[in-house]
Amino acid sequence: MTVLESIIEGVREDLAAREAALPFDVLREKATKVSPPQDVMSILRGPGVGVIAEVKRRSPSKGQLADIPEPAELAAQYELGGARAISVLTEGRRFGGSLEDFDAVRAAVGVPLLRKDFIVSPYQVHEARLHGADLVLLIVAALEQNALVSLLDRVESLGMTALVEVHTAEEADRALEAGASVIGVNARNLHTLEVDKDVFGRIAPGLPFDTIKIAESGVSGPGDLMAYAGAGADAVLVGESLVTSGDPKVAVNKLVTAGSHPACPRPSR
Ligand SMILES: O=P(O)(O)OC[C@@H](O)[C@@H](O)c1c[nH]c2ccccc12
Repeated sequence: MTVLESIIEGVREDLAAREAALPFDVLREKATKVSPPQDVMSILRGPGVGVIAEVKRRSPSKGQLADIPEPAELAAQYELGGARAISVLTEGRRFGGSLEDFDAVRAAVGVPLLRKDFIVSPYQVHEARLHGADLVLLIVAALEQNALVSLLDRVESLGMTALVEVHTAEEADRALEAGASVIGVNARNLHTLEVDKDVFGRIAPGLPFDTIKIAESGVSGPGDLMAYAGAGADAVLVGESLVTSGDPKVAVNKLVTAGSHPACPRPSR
């Protein structure tokens, strides 16, 4: 079993427990009462290269990254530093995240929120909406094509935006075929957990010009952001270097400043 498969196995078990506690129909109905999602596409198309800052406690490759006693406080610092959106891991077993973390962050900030999890069921999509998500991650490597298509449609039918994550050109083709408008290229291979920062530069130029392109993983400072910008990134998604920085507001702001600097390559749309 690959790492990804074993993560998904745990996700399915946890999901079954939540479904037993709150039936799908009830969840779905409750989610319709939540205030509508933001127009993430136009926010991501904002000037310069945006920063999506992630609340990430641990990872399968590195173990514990940071304590994060108050995810709301961390997220507030990200927002003050100029993050364009915030990503919150909600997977518990490998990443130490939770929907409680998501709720705490939702209550603390106004920027769009991404539910970062391994989404395999419509239940999780409505659940994301119930908790106030604007964006939902869909990982191509984790989904059969028909599941990808139907989850993407469901995310969009609820007014949210899907960030469709790919790692190879083949996965990018599947994402486009499914109708993705926002594609994230993850430098970390979820099967081997290895990071290759050149993956973005190999895949992004082949994507249609109007696709919003997000470079995920491996950003340790402004230099990495500039390199991803040069390869066509609209935004970068950053976790580890921010949660370990000691001053997340300053760390985000350094990236935001680089992304809006005149010398930074502009997204080409
Ligand atoms: O911590 P980093 O290297 O800055 O990476 C952030 C983000 O890209 C990473 O957490 C991530 C990207 N795709 C994922 C899918 C599931 C879990 C986590 C991820």
